[in-house]
Amino acid sequence: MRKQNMNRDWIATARTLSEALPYLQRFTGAVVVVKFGGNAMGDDEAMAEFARDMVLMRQVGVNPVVVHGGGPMINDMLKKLGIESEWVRGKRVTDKATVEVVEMVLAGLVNKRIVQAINDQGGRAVGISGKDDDLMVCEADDPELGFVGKPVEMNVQVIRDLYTAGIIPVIAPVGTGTNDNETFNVNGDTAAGAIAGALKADRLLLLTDVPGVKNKEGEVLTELTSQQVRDLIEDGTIAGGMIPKTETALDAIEKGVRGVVILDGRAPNATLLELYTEHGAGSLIRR
Ligand SMILES: Nc1ncnc2c1ncn2[C@@H]1O[C@H](COP(=O)(O)OP(=O)(O)O)[C@@H](O)[C@H]1O
Ligand SMILES: CC(=O)N[C@@H](CCC(=O)OP(=O)(O)O)C(=O)O
Repeated sequence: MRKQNMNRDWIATARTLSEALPYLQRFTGAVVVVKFGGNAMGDDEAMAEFARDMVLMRQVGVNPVVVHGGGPMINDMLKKLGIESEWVRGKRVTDKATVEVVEMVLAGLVNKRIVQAINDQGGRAVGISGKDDDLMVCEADDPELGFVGKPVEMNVQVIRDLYTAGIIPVIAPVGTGTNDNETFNVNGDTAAGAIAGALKADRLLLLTDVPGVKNKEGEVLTELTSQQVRDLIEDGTIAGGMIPKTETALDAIEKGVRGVVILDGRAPNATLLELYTEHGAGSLIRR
C-alpha cells in the first residue's frame, strides 16, 4: 500500500518535470533579476530553499541575478545601536550614521548570508554592492531623505562578466556617488528595477510578503497591463509599500524588461512555480 502511494508521488514528480520542458526551453539563456526582500527572507530553512531555487535556475541555463533588501535587518542593528529611523513615502531617512549601518548590514551580513546559502547548495555566488566597478552611481533622491540614492548611471558589465562565468551575482543596494567618497542607501526595489532595466532582463521577479497585487475586493490579479497598474495607483487600491514596487515595475518595463512579476517569496519554491509551471505565481505586469 505504502509502495503504491510512493509510486504515485514519483509519477506525479516525473510528470511535473516533463511538463516543465517548454518553460525550460523558453527560459534557457534568459536573464532573470530576482529581488529578495528582507520580509521574504525568513529563517535558515527558507533561505536554503531560495538558494536551491537559484542554483536550479542556473543549472537549467537561466542567468539569475539576485538583488536583495534587508530593511528588517537594518532596523535590528539600528535598534542595538540606539539609532532611530524615520520613513518618508516608503524610504528610510538616512543620515551619516545610518548610512554606515546600512552599508555594514546590507553589503556585509545580509549579502554574505545569501552568498553562503547559494554556495552551500552547490552554486557559485559572488556578492557585490552597487559600489563595485561603479555598478550603481547615484545622486541624492530628495534632500529631505539625506543619503538616499537615486540611480543615475548603471554600469552592468560586471554583472554580465559574472553570469557569463557561471557565477550568480548577489547585489546589495548600496550605491556610490558622482562625487568622491559618497555612499547612498538605495531602496531594494529601486535598485533591482534599475539593474533589470540596464540589463534589459527577460524577467524581474519582486519577492515580497503578499501573494501579488490585489484589487479592491482583495483578489490577486494574475496579469496586469501598465495602464491597469496606473489606474489602481490612481484610485488608491495600490497603496503603501506596493506603490514603489509597482512604480519600479512600470519603470523597468519602460526600459525594456519583458515582464515583471510581484509574488510571495515566503511561498515554497515561488520562483520555480512562476517560471516553470503553467500556473505561474503572483501578478505578471506587462506593457
Ligand atoms: N493593492 C495591493 N495589493 C497587495 N499589497 C498591497 C496593495 N496595496 C498595499 N499593499 C501592501 O504592500 C505591502 C508590500 O510592500 P512592502 O511591505 O514594501 O514589501 P517588501 O518589504 O517586500 O519590499 C504588502 O504587505 C501590503 O500590505
Ligand atoms: C532607501 C531605503 O529605504 N532603503 C532600504 C534598503 C533596504 C531595503 O530596501 O530592504 P527591503 O527590500 O527588505 O525593504 C532601507 O534602508 O531599509
